[in-house]
This record gives sequence, C-alpha cells and structure tokens, in this order.
Amino acid sequence: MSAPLRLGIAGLGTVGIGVVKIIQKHADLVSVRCGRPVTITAVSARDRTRNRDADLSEFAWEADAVSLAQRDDVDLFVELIGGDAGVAKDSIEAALRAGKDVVTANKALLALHGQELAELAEAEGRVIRFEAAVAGGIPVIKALTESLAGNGINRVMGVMNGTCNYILTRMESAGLPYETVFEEARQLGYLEADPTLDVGGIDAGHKLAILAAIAFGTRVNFDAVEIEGIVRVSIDDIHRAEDMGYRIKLLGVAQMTARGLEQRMSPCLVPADSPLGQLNGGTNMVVIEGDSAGQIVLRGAGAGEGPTASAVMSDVIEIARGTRLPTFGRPAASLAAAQPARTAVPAAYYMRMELQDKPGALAKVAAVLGDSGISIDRMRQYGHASRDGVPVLVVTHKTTPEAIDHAIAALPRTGVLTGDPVELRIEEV
Ligand SMILES: NC(=O)C1=CN([C@@H]2O[C@H](COP(=O)(O)OP(=O)(O)OC[C@H]3O[C@@H](n4cnc5c(N)ncnc54)[C@H](OP(=O)(O)O)[C@@H]3O)[C@@H](O)[C@H]2O)C=CC1
Ligand SMILES: N[C@@H](CCO)C(=O)O
Repeated sequence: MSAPLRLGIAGLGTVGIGVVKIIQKHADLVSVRCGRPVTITAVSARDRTRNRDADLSEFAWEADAVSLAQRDDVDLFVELIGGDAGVAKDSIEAALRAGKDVVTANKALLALHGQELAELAEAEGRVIRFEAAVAGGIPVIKALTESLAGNGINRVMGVMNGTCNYILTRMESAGLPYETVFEEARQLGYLEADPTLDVGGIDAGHKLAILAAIAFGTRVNFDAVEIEGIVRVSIDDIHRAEDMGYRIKLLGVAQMTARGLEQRMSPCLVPADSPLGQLNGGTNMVVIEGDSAGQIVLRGAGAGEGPTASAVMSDVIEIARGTRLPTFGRPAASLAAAQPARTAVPAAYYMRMELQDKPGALAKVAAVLGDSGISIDRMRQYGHASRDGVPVLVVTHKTTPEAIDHAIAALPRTGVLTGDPVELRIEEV
C-alpha cells in the first residue's frame, strides 16, 4: 500500500466536522478504495475550546489556517471555512504555493476568483477540486467534467438553493405568506448568516456561474449572471401558477447562444408534473443536456453535514487515487472570456394583474399585449377575490423578454390596473 495522503482541514463547522467523522468512520473503506490510507494531520478553526462533537485529540491544532496550509506534513489542504476573500482565499493560495493540492466547498470564492485560482494551481502543478461547492451531495461537478466530458453541453439548469426551494414549497403547501415562511426558515437554521445570499439568489448564482464555466469552457463570470431572488414571489402567484399547471422555482439556467452566454437565476414557472416541478423542500436538482447523452437529471441533498462532507470526500479520494483534473475541466488558459448575453431565448410568460371591474378593462389589456407583439395562449379571470380589483391571469405564447418588458411598462398606462402587473418566465424543461 502507498504512503498515506495527509490532510490539513481548515474549518471545523458543519462540513469540516462531517469530513472528520467520515474519515474516522470509514478509514478502512477509504484506504481500500484509494489504495492508500487517508489521514488527518492537523486542523484549524477560530475557537479551540469549542465542543465539536468529534474526537480531534489526535490532530495537531493550528490557530492560523495559512500556517496549516503550509505544513510539511500536510499533502492536501481542505478549506472549509467559507467566504469569498480573507483567510479562505489566503490559505488556499498559500497551500498551492507550498505545493499542496486543495479541496474546497467554497462556491463564493470559486465564483468570484475561480479563474485566478485555476491559473495559480496550474502554474504550481497542483489541483483544486470542489464537488461540494455546487448542489452539496449531488455529484454534478464530476458529472460535467468526467461522465459527460464527451458531450457538447446545450444547457445546464437547476434548483441549487435548498433554502429557497424550502420557502417556496412551504408557502404552497401551508398557504403561508413569504414573510412567515422566511421567519420559519430562520428559526430552523436554514438561512445563511447573510440571508440575502439565499433569498436574493446570490448563493445559487455562484453555483450557476461555476457550472457554466465547466459546461461551456468559459472563464467563470459571476458578474454576468442575471439574478433575481424570491422576495417578490407572492402566495397569490404560487396559487395562480398552480391553477394553470405550474410551480414556481428559483431556477438557474445557463446556455450558450449566438449572442453569447446566458446565465440567469430567477423565479420561473415550470410544469407541475416535470421533475423540477415535483421537487419539494430543501432538495436540489440539476439538469444537464448533453448533445449525445440527452437530458440527465440529478437530484439530492444540496446541503447539510453528511451530504456536503460526502462530496468533499469524493474529491479527497479522487486526489488520493492520483486522478488530476484541471480546475474547470480544461486548462485555465483555454477558458474563453464569454460574451455575456441578456436572456433572449423566447419563452412563454405568466402574467398576473388586478383589473378594475368595468367594461373594456380586459380589452385594454389585450390591446397592450397585442401592441407589444405578445400572443395570448390562455387567459383566466377570477371572481372578486380582492377588494382592490379582479385578478386576471395570462399565459402567453412564446415571446421575447423585450416584448414582456414593453408590455409591463405600458400596462399601467391603460388606467385599468389596480396594482403593479407581475410577470414570470415559464421555462421549458
Ligand atoms: N453547510 C452546508 O450545508 C454547506 C456548506 N458549503 C460550504 O462549505 C464551507 C463551510 O461551510 P460550513 O461548514 O457550513 O460553515 P460553518 O460556519 O459551520 O463553519 C465554518 C468554520 O470555519 C471556521 N473559521 C472561521 N474563520 C476562521 C479562520 N479565520 N481560521 C480558521 N477557521 C475559521 C469556524 O471556526 P469556529 O468553529 O471556531 O467558529 C468554523 O469551524 C463554506 O464555504 C460553505 O459555503 C457548501 C455546501 C453546503
Ligand atoms: N444556503 C445554501 C447552502 C448550501 O449551499 C442552500 O440553502 O442551499
């Protein structure tokens, strides 16, 4: 049997402790599968006195993660601190410069600094692996970089933030407003320390940017992701969408078009009977469309100690076995700076508005849609559900985002709306 692979683990929170537990529980299994033992030499966190629900007594303690990353008795540096800068970035860079490979779960760091880290890793002859950074326990990075490496990728999409999916599906099943369920999610400990990362779509946007870079061979470009979170999704829209056969998801979509790379993370309607439509609670789903493989659907836990540590371990084992892949699946210098493209692919749209109940109101709305070049597929008027007006729903035929923007701007000028119109894209899945 070969020499052990010696780990230094920085960050002993949810994920870090999960990794320690797997290594302790499955030492023999991992050793056999790798052809060499995987051991932990040293660990680091902020507070040495904290009770961590794991026996750390055999490991050296480093107060400074950068020092841990540079230790001679560490072969592989595992960064599980988090954050898009500061000690996470400093320690990874220090590890690479000290000749160590790196495993991380840090999606924010990779989304913002992935290209420079990939270049540094290659310059130093080291590898960075990050299976846990996207969709937790789902093996989506390996699916893209390895299993589907023989495919041109047409589209990658998915639900990649479990907290948002929990909030949306709980609103629907319990009939509760966003604010109430948001508070529940906070009580349950589902939200990131900065909840905007979840409900603002930023965390999921980080993940989409990473997947897009691998799928399309482009430099990771988080700034080009069009992001809208779930804050404006109302219980009304959830119920009306359900009536029309849809469910609302915070959906990420990345695809290469003639105009450039589209990356968007936004609330969308998907058919209720589709795999994405049936995704409940905190579960994640990633859908990859390859030109040979067709559509691949991956579903599983996107967060939590066990699933995320499992993904980290898959990277550790890959490195222990001697597999060495470039960070984004191809040499960093060959990653192209893609032209960012605003969403242009036509789609059907859902529109909801509240109208004054008077003759000609509906005709004025239909006229605006017609003038905007929008063809109506289905329209439904409800009874007097609200004091303020009559709810009217429209599902359009395929149209462009520009046409929808035009209509949304023009509708209030009809003088027959009692509130702001709402529009949501219906994604073909
Ligand atoms: N939790 C999850 O389900 C998922 C997490 N991830 C990613 O995994 C990473 C870790 O997340 P998670 O385990 O949840 O985070 P936690 O907040 O639970 O743990 C963070 C750990 O980092 C330690 N830490 C903070 N600052 C320093 C520092 N300056 N030096 C050394 N250690 C430090 C903390 O120390 P102390 O304990 O002493 O405070 C803590 O042990 C993040 O990048 C996250 O985005 C990815 C997918 C899912
Ligand atoms: N906040 C993230 C954690 C996993 O990345 C989520 O809810 O999916």
